[in-house]
Amino acid sequence: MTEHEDDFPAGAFGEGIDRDPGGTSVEGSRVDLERIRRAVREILVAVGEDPDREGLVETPDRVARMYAEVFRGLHQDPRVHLAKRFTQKYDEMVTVRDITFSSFCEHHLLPFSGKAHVAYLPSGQVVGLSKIPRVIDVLSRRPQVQEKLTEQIADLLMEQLDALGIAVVMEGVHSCMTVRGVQKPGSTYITSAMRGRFRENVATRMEVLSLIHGAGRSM
Ligand SMILES: Nc1nc2c(ncn2[C@@H]2O[C@H](COP(=O)(O)OP(=O)(O)OP(=O)(O)O)[C@@H](O)[C@H]2O)c(=O)[nH]1
Ligand SMILES: [Zn+2]
Repeated sequence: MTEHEDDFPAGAFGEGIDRDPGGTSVEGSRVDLERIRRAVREILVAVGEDPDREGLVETPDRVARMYAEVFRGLHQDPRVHLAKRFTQKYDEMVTVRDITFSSFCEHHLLPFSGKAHVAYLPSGQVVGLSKIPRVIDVLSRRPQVQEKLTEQIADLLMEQLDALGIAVVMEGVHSCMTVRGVQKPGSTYITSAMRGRFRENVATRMEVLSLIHGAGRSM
């Protein structure tokens, strides 16, 4: 049992956790690979394909392994990455910009990906630089909606870091808007979540947004 086990709510951060912080292997995954294989074979038949032809014969298995990989975050606890903190006399803003992420939209199960930018105002403790991207990876590797993902990252960091403020901005390109449906390649979806001082104080919010967007940067 980890020290966090008792903290899990039934909802946003802890659903179906096996507490495997690495969690990249398909072996031992909680995903039901055989069920996905059967379902993919059914889809192939339904669209009019022959699932037994040479090129497709391994496809159900590949897709099953792919889903186990891209949805592994359903079985991981993002809080594990924030357990180790350093006491640091630093009360200025910390910003991590251009963290790449990739996720799957829960509406169409098509990928969306882009960059996340995170800033926080510490209250005496900071986390290792790599931990914020790790948290984003866990929360991204689930069927998601970009707004929900943005808010989950902000809420988790706010709660776990005891921060005075958290700002999260995400820029995503959604395949469901490019390869199908409205077919608008090049459009970027931008979402943000401000917590604490970033929400309360306009000047602080403007400061973080100018840091994130950066002079001369294109969003
Ligand atoms: N707000 C938001 N919408 C999303 C996200 N990912 C996908 N969508 C949208 O979810 C909507 C689902 O709309 P529906 O009308 O139920 O589905 P649809 O008929 O496939 O819609 P079209 O994409 O317009 O063809 C679409 O407008 C998608 O563009 C997201 O992260 N956030
Ligand atoms: Zn979609």
